[in-house]
Amino acid sequence: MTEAIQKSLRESPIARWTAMFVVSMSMFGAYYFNYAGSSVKPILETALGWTSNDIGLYTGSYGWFNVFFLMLIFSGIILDKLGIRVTGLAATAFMVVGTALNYWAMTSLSSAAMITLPLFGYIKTQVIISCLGFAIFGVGSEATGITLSKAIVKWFKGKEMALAMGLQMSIARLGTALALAISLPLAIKFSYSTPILLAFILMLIGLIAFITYIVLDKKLDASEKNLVVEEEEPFRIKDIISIITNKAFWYIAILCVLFYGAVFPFLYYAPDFVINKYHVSSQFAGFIPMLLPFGTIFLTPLFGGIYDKKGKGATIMIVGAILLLIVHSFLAVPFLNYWLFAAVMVIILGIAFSLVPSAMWPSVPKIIPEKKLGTAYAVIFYIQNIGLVVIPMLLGVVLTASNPNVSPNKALIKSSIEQSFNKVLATNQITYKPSDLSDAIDKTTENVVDSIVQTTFYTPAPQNEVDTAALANNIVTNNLIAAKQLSLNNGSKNSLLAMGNAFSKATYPIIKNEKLNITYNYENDILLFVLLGLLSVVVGFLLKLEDKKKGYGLESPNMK
Ligand SMILES: NCCCC[C@H](NC(=O)[C@@H](N)CCCCN)C(=O)O
Repeated sequence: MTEAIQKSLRESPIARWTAMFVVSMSMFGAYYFNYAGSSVKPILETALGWTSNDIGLYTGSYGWFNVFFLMLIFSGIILDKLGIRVTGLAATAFMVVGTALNYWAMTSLSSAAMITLPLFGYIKTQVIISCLGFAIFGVGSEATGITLSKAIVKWFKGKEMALAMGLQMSIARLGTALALAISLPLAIKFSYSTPILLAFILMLIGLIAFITYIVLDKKLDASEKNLVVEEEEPFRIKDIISIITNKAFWYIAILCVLFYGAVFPFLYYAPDFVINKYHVSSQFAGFIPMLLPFGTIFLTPLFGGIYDKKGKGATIMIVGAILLLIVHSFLAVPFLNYWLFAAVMVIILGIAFSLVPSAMWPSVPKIIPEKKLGTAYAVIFYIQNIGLVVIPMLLGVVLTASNPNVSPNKALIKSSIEQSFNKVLATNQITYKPSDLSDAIDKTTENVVDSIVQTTFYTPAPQNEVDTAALANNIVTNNLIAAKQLSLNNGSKNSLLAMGNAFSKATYPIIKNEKLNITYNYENDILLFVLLGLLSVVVGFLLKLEDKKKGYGLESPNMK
């Protein structure tokens, strides 16, 4: 037997780093597409007439199948049962199909066609099919995430595992950076659909990259065929019990949801927060939160490398959680309101967002055996996904409750919409069912109010309240024009809802031009982040104690 056959391919640095780069390419496209849609929000509103409700539904659809149909958990079980190759191929193919469906819906379906569906009510066909595409993409994206983690453990166990995971996250975050940097300019220069077309091309590249990875993975298995390797029992469904009864596993899962819940949703609110508290002009507000993902591209692998060589995984997570707590606590101090201070805080948050992930993900294989890793990562991602749905909703509720005076005057808007409807119906002598009319008015009011709230997140000016009366006046005048263009010829429920839709579409440019003067007070939302930070620190210490008790080796180096 020759030396070459006896050596595992893992022993070759060139082979394992090539495997890492190739497999990470599929995540690059996934992170790009994840952020491309929300970056082109203003273009979708004007080009397709999507309302803020539509865009909110679309962004949230990423997790539909993963959370409500437990697809993430199934992906983890499939990964442990069928292996990296089959799962990764299916996952990257799901991303291609989902992105293609999304692109097709946005470019080929009419933005005026509507459909009534259980749960959703009356909704644009284009929006619901785009959501379906994005939800299928979401299944593929999260499944690819867990597959990549298991692939990296397979190649890098006992070697530079945290550095490899850190680099994999950096490559993914480069995708986020690309989306933030180019999707809006691309949409403005070419078309609203160009960033989605680019996403589709990146998904195809990701699929090809994964097929290339399969070749390397087969070579790795072949190289280990004649080696004496510890044979593991195959994964069985009952193995899930041993995962969910492991205390340290739960500490990592809880730390994950608390920590990511204090970072991702903060980034969502950050542009408006820096406008309101630090008086940054709306033109530059996006730049401060942008400092965070860019910093993590360099720092995550750096901290991963430190974990590999020096260990201290639990300590790294605790330091990251403490930094998170410090940043949110300082952001909560009312008199510290200089923009430079906010920028420095976001940079420190970027350090925290590099420390915790660089140690958290490579720590899972120290607690859970390799054959159960797919399911373990899937359960952590699942809990994290639930948190990323619930926490922003909670923040929205707290924000609205803490700012009762700056919410748009819903009653006034509703009455102006009522007037518009009545004028159009009377002028055209259309008969209708009163309950259908009141449903259409309610739905339209909801859309308009939501547009106002969402728009003020992006274009507020300091200090005064919304001039709702002027806005309401404008709505009546302009909606009449919109209704005339609609050639409304019957009073069916669908046609009343279509008229409402045209109303909200016509209202959008008015809202944009109104220069709504709103100041939101984010104090209570930031306190919620402080609480998440505090709980993260506590859970970090509990994890360290549990590691000491059970000897998982989180504080030991990864490299043997
Ligand atoms: N080796 C594990 C890498 C996980 C990286 C981690 N990703 C997630 O947590 C995903 N569930 C993505 C969630 C994003 C949803 N918009 C990360 O730090 O990005």
